[in-house]
Amino acid sequence: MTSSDPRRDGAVDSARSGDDGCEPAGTRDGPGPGEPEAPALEPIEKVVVVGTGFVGLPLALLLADRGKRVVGVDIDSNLVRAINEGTLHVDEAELQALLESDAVERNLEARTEPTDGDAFVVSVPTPLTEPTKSPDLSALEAALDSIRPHLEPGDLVNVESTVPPLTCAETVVPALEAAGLEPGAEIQLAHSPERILPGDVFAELVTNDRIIGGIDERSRRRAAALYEPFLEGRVYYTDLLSAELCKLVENTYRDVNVALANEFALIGEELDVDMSEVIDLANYHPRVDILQPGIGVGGHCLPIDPWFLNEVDPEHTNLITTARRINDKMPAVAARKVRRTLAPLADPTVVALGAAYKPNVDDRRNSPAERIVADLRADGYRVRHYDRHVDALAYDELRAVLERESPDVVVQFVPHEETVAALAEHRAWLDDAGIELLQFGVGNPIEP
Ligand SMILES: NC(=O)c1ccc[n+]([C@@H]2O[C@H](COP(=O)([O-])OP(=O)(O)OC[C@H]3O[C@@H](n4cnc5c(N)ncnc54)[C@H](O)[C@@H]3O)[C@@H](O)[C@H]2O)c1
Ligand SMILES: CC(=O)N[C@@H]1[C@@H](OP(=O)(O)OP(=O)(O)OC[C@H]2O[C@@H](n3ccc(=O)[nH]c3=O)[C@H](O)[C@@H]2O)O[C@H](CO)[C@@H](O)[C@@H]1O
Repeated sequence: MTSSDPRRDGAVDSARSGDDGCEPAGTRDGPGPGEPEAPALEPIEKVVVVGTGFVGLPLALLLADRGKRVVGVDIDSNLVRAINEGTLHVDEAELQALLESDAVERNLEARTEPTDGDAFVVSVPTPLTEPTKSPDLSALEAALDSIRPHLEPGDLVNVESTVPPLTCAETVVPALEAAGLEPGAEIQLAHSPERILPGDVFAELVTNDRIIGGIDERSRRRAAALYEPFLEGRVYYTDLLSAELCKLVENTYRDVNVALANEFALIGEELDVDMSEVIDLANYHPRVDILQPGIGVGGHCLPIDPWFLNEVDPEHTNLITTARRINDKMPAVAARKVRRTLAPLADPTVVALGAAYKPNVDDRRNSPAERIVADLRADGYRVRHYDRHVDALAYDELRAVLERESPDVVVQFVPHEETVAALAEHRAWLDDAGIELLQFGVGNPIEP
């Protein structure tokens, strides 16, 4: 595709400001020597964040903490009530502290319907339709519909959701035009995909560099101003399509590299070699940095985002879709391993530890551990499932759980720090009680 492609209408070339192509957020007050005076930006006092889930809520909290008036909009009325009544609990201490802070109580209001504002941030889910793996943009479209009556000339619309390439051009621009506002001319449009790492959200939101794609320079600068109250990372400007692609390329890179590690682990299983050790040794090479094999790739991003690239260019995504399939089969590989342990036992009871999609988080979306437990239960095995981080499966003392359940086998699927420590502490007791222990997890995928 060339820059004259009509689908990129409105996009401009990278507008980078510093010598190194980036600029610290909000630190450029005036033009450089010989540069024309940039027109002043309208201040952003009130921000409407549409979708106050994993991505939208932390942004709403940080902006409210820094004195902005923030309206968090979510169709989940229970979530809205919990935010307003201060009863919401989140799994990260810094975010929980913000939730309970006076500034947030003063400045953040949650609602089920949008209202007017200076800037609108869209952070709603963009899942896949199963089994076709095509993007489901219905939440994005509904969110755009819902803000339409509240949009006014001069407002900023900034999409943070991860979206398939060309979504801004083909879905967001028409939605804004339908509101009677020409993106770029009358209303500003930016796409700044969120890249925070679950488990370290607060720190990454503040310190990560931001990619800001905009339909024009003013949109990009205004979006940078939105993040300025808290952002310590640098801002890199680009066009809308490149910002969409950047997010997808990042997650695809990670997914493909986990698949490579998983494929190595499968070779190791075939040869009866501990591939984790081989990978550790290979990583001493100065130009090798292999990721860790695991029981599968879960979460809301890696299992989904590579398919967005496949959607726009199926011909050139062979490696990417093969990697997806390798990662998707890893839970079945782990389940097979558990079955081998259970097969000789008569009517065994299993305690399964870990339901989150990765260590030290409470998120269960696309969790490989849950898939394995479901498979084992479908086989008829009695599996008691626990996870320290997941409210519905939580427990206080691992030892008390084990004494109560009296299992034949304990399987650690997710190496949460506390789980690993507790199992180490009770190892001798497990041995004495004749309880077999299998420990899976990143770095120890196949060979418990
Ligand atoms: N979870 C992550 O690690 C992560 C990280 C970076 C980017 N993203 C991307 O950010 C986007 C949001 O993901 P998330 O993890 O925050 O999802 P989430 O499910 O945690 O939160 C989304 C929220 O949007 C609400 N919602 C749905 N439709 C709505 C509508 N029409 N109006 C208002 N609210 C609506 C839902 O009720 C939910 O509370 C996705 O595109 C995702 O791919 C996610
Ligand atoms: C490029 C990148 O870093 N993107 C991050 C990613 O966040 P994430 O939490 O989804 O990513 P991971 O931590 O990689 O976990 C995913 C799954 O892969 C398994 N895994 C991991 C490493 C490994 O060596 N072996 C494995 O098996 C792990 O157990 C888990 O199931 O997407 C977010 C949303 O877009 C981003 O915002 C965020 O920056």
